[in-house]
Amino acid sequence: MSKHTIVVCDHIHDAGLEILQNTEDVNYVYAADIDKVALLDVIKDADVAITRSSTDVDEKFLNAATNLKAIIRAGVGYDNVDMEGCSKRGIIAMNVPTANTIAAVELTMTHMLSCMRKFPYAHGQLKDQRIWKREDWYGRELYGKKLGVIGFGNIGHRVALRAKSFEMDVITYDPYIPSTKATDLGIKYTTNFEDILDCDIITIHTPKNKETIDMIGEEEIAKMKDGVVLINCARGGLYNEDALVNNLKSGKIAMAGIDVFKKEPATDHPLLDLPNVTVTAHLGANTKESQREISVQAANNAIESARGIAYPNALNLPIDESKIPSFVKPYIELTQKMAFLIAQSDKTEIRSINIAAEGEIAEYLESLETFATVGALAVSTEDINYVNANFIAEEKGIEITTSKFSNHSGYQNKVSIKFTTSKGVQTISGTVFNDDVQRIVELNGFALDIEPQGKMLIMRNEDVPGVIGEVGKTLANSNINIADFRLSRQKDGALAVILIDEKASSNVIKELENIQAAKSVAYAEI
Ligand SMILES: NC(=O)c1ccc[n+]([C@@H]2O[C@H](COP(=O)([O-])OP(=O)(O)OC[C@H]3O[C@@H](n4cnc5c(N)ncnc54)[C@H](O)[C@@H]3O)[C@@H](O)[C@H]2O)c1
Ligand SMILES: O=C(O)[C@H](O)COP(=O)(O)O
Repeated sequence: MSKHTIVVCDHIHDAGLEILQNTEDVNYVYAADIDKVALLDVIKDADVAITRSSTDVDEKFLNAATNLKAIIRAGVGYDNVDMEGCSKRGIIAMNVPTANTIAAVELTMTHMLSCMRKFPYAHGQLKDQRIWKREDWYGRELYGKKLGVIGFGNIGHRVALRAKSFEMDVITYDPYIPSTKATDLGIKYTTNFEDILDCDIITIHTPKNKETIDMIGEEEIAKMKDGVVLINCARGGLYNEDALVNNLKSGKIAMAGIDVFKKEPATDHPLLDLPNVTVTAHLGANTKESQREISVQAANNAIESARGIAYPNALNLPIDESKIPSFVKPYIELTQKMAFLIAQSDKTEIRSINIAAEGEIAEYLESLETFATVGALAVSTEDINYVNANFIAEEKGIEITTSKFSNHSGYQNKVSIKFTTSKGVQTISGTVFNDDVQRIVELNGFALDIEPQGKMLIMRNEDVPGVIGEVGKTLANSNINIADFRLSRQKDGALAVILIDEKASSNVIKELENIQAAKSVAYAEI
């Protein structure tokens, strides 16, 4: 079995490391404890790398990583990843966007409360100096204060909601969302940045990019209220650091709560010398809950991308993700998985692929086409990715077409794929329920309801008594446990999708094929 090398460049939770360690086709390399120069030597063998903000994925890193197909940023911010460099080399970059949201939200609230009550200083006076001087610690309350939230995404909107429960007057500035996203939650919305500068407390939750670096500088601070409190648990440099230091020194800014610095590690930063800051060492994502979840997601995504099955939360696709509404994302993932499943179950030369869509999803056929092509070719082609998929399909002479149907099947949105191979025609359709529940609803004309995940046997058989028992016996003889058995019937026979806990060997498949009522048996794994 050829193994995929996955290099873990930064500390991640053991739960993800265990997944990598226990995956048969993964050669897992732990490189979190070596220095970043030594890492350049280790990274040359990596098919996939997992990083956090402590590893810069820059020109040096990418030049050394000559095998790299995918990189997983085990967190949200990817400002330390040279995205253009990745795209040029055909490397897919992915992040894990929501697993640390709550951790960052709660650290933001911690800084906000700590700043208002000068908590670390009061704590230090009693604990370290053993001084009981209550008159030194008249703090301020969140209640009734005006909070400005810059950036109303995953973290910003949750901070706003929590601030409302403290009965704060909350207003947000985020020109990239519909105002109703805020107003529906009872939060004021503005497109006038000056409204934010007029707040008692300001917290920022935007990505770091050309537009947001130094978003708050001397000029903006000058317009703020005297005694304003500033919080930054997003990225260092969104508030100009020199301006921050100057205005904390003058007292214009009463307190600042800072988790992130322009240059990290920041053990010698002038902010650390000031008496009116609360600081943490980029701990926004550091809760056990969030690190466990990130690590598990990063490990699973690394394995899927190493195998070429899927690239969840890819950031540098040939399609502009920012123009894709969030409801489309599970459909493109589902489309790739469905194509991957059919290509495995047929295992023969593909002649053409048609991708058809109905409902609003039909507006995104071009993206669905790319993902279906990756899924279809991942079974037979090494190094297939979103950047080269269409080119490789053309080289192999596979005709790829798309069609749109007006809504007629009863599903709000549905994607169907038709494969024509040297063996015949195969079809598969899927939909997404409740925003993110992916389901295969049709396979070769049989109605089904199955999750596109796991090890599965796909069996066509005559619809006669005793088949389920014989299948169960055959699998039990090989010590294979059945996790789920889905049967679909029609006049001319039945189709079963059997989810199993163990991989089915070619011998097991032959034994199943020998069952008298069996017409065909295929094994696939997603
Ligand atoms: N301290 C930590 O450890 C930690 C942990 C997680 C996330 N983060 C950082 O927090 C930030 C927010 O993360 P998120 O998960 O909420 O991201 P997100 O993508 O869900 O939200 C970002 C929001 O910022 C808005 N935005 C973009 N440009 C803007 C601009 N110029 N003005 C106003 N709004 C703008 C976007 O429209 C979006 O709604 C990121 O910088 C992320 O890297 C830090
Ligand atoms: O962007 C993020 O997810 C946070 O800043 C966390 O970064 P980290 O993984 O280096 O803790």
